[in-house]
Amino acid sequence: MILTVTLNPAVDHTVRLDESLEAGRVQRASEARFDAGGKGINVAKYLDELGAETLATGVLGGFLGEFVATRLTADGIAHDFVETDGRTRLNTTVLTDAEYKINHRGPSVDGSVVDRVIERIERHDPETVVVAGSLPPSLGVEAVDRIAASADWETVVDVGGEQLDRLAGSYTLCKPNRAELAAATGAPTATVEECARAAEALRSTGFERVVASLGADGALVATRSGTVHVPAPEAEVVDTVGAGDALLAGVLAALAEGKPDEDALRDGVAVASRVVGVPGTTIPARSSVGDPMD
Ligand SMILES: O=P(O)(O)OC[C@@]1(O)O[C@H](CO)[C@@H](O)[C@@H]1O
Repeated sequence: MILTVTLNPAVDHTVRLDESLEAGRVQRASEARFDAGGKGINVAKYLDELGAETLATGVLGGFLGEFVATRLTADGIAHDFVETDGRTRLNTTVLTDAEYKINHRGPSVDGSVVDRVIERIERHDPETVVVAGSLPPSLGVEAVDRIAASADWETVVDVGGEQLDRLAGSYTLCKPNRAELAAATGAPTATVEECARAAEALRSTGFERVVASLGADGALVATRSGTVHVPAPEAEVVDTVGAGDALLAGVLAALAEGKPDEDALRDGVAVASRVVGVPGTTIPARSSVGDPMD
């Protein structure tokens, strides 16, 4: 089972404006939606859709935390969160002529919460643990290292780029985006070739594989045997929120089925290209033949 840990979840509020943003006047949204979000939660949602056994844990609090739990239950996503006093955040995406994303930093949580999260993980005895998303302001990367070192599960990590090079644990996979790859390595990432070099440099610092999401340029995977790039197919983009999480879910579901890295990356890119075509972190309807979501 692949268990996801979201230490700083969110309710994702996505609003659409049929005009440009303007200062000094009230503008009315033409559409709005609320989704249970945060990177680990999204990964669990997409894994579930892909038919992989999964469960979401992490930290929830307040009325927004209740919304997340209720929504996951309604969507049939298995979850087991630690409850805290700090209120789960509300992150906003505004879709106009461009995409604007405003994320709260999230509530501070007590360091002992990490022990409670580890207890929850142990309860479900996963093969793989995915720690994804920003950390609450009060926690450092040692919290992720503690989770990774608590048992013999494989740990996958998707935290901020500037935190990746501070991790000291053992990780089977990390998933930076282009900006995070640059932040983690200090290397140029303007071209796919530069990203490939940066991903290899990051991998050689101690990750078994690095899966880098490159937006419209697709994604690449760096392993000990080399680096493979998979371009993104042409896609109608509604918004990009959750695309990296969809990529990761596609890759992990394929690896769990025993597929090789290159095929897993192809599946991940296919899933991500579906997710950019729907608003928020909606799970796209199954349709096209050969799609790993079918
Ligand atoms: O602030 P973080 O934790 O880095 O990112 C949180 C977030 O932007 O990531 C998800 C999309 O990947 C959204 O569901 C959520 O709002």
